[in-house]
Amino acid sequence: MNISVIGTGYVGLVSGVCFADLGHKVTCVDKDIQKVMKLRNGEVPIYEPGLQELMVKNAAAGRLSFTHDVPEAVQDAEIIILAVGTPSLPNGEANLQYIEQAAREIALAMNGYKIIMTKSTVPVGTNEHIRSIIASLTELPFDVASVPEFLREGSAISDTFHPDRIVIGTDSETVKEKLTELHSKLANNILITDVRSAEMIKYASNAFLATKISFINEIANICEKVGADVTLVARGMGYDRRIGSAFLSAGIGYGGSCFPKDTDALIQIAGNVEYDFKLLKSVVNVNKDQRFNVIRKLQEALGDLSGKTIAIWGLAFKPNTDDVRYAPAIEIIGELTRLGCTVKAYDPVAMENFRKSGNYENVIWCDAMTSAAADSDALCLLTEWDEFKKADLAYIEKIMNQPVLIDGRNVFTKDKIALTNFHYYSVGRPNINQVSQAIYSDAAV
Ligand SMILES: NC(=O)C1=CN([C@@H]2O[C@H](COP(=O)(O)OP(=O)(O)OC[C@H]3O[C@@H](n4cnc5c(N)ncnc54)[C@H](O)[C@@H]3O)[C@@H](O)[C@H]2O)C=CC1
Ligand SMILES: O=C(O)[C@H]1O[C@H](OP(=O)(O)OP(=O)(O)OC[C@H]2O[C@@H](n3ccc(=O)[nH]c3=O)[C@H](O)[C@@H]2O)[C@H](O)[C@@H](O)[C@@H]1O
Repeated sequence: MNISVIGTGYVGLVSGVCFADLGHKVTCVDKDIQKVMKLRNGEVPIYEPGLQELMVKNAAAGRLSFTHDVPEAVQDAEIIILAVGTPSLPNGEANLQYIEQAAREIALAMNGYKIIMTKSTVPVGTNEHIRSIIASLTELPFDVASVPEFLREGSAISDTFHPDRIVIGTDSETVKEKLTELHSKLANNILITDVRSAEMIKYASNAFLATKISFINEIANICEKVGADVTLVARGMGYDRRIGSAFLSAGIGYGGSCFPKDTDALIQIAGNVEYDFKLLKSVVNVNKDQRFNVIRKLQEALGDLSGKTIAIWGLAFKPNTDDVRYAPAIEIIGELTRLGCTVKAYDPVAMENFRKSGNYENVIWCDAMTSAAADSDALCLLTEWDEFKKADLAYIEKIMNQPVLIDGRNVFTKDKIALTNFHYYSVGRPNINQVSQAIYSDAAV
């Protein structure tokens, strides 16, 4: 099939590359000309394991091309995938300006029947809105379908080739057949729904996963007070197939380009129909507060943080990505500098994106985890990169001013910590923490 993809962010690029790899002819379109030039040169603008090799291979085979010319891409395609961004507006609602603009551009470029398949995450009713925008600009026939995307950054290729399910929201038999055929090599588990249900499945899925994370984070906070270990609690819960073990890792809360934005948007979607989504509001509030436990633990260990030097390991919102959108590190570093600390920050791949994400004063950007740790009063691990898991803690302890380690992702084992003199704080594992009392007598408890 001939496919064109509008938007070459994570979703557009990964789906375009994967559909090309399945033998389709794919044209990826982006209005950002510099991005298109990079892609044509075989450069991937995001860090995603395996993506570049697959992209270069399919481009060389002539199945994958890049353009900023929407009409050219639309006219050649039977299926047009909409994968533009839907960021948050200040009130939490999804900003549909890119979707609306792309719909207008598609309509004006159409030269015959097209299937417009929306992969962007959009509020319930948006695909009907897209349909009405296009219908107002062309009399040519077309169908609009909602096919939400469930890939995760960092494992996007494998998630795309091996999805748990494909959801196709459509009221058209032709679309049902065409899109089932398109996805048949990827999944046996294809659910056909009406358009509104497909749109809701996406928000409900992300909101549920966010709920699991906030739930386990609250359990972790209680574990710290009652002397239980949240990792064992999560394991014990996860063996119950009704609960499942995924997304029960306690930490510093979820970040990323989707959970924060999609939970806010779902609260707004509910609010627009006068439904107060109390549970999801709590999930969001718990998440916002969870990252500040890192600061509280630092204060417990060091007392007044003013004048202290704090090392940060990990800036990306999760490992295997250079994405820092809504990364917990943004607020943690912001708060530390506000409290008068000097921050020494290091991430294996997200340094550049992070530096561009704000105006950071009193932050020293380090080129290695050891240089960040050197001469610091405490070390905070915020992203569970493999590199940090393998760190030689005995050496790290020696080069620091004071041996304080705040492990925001429960990366280190009791055995590894026992070989050091670190004052170790993790999340919901009080029995592993070596000390719970302050180092200094003036410390706030
Ligand atoms: N990032 C992720 O892992 C996932 C994202 N999603 C959803 O997919 C959508 C896209 O997200 P990302 O891939 O992160 O997007 P992104 O925001 O990183 O990139 C979107 C791209 O679309 C381009 N664009 C905007 N308007 C355009 C137009 N009219 N014509 C051509 N190009 C245009 C922009 O220049 C940009 O390169 C969002 O709705 C998001 O919620 C869904 C699942 C996973
Ligand atoms: O809509 C989206 O964009 C995507 O959002 C998430 O994917 P992603 O944000 O890439 O990454 P996740 O692996 O879900 O992690 C999100 C955040 O939750 C945190 N997390 C995750 C799992 C966990 O147990 N604990 C936890 O704190 C991670 O550290 C990270 O900050 C969903 O997992 C995808 O299914 C969805 O397609």
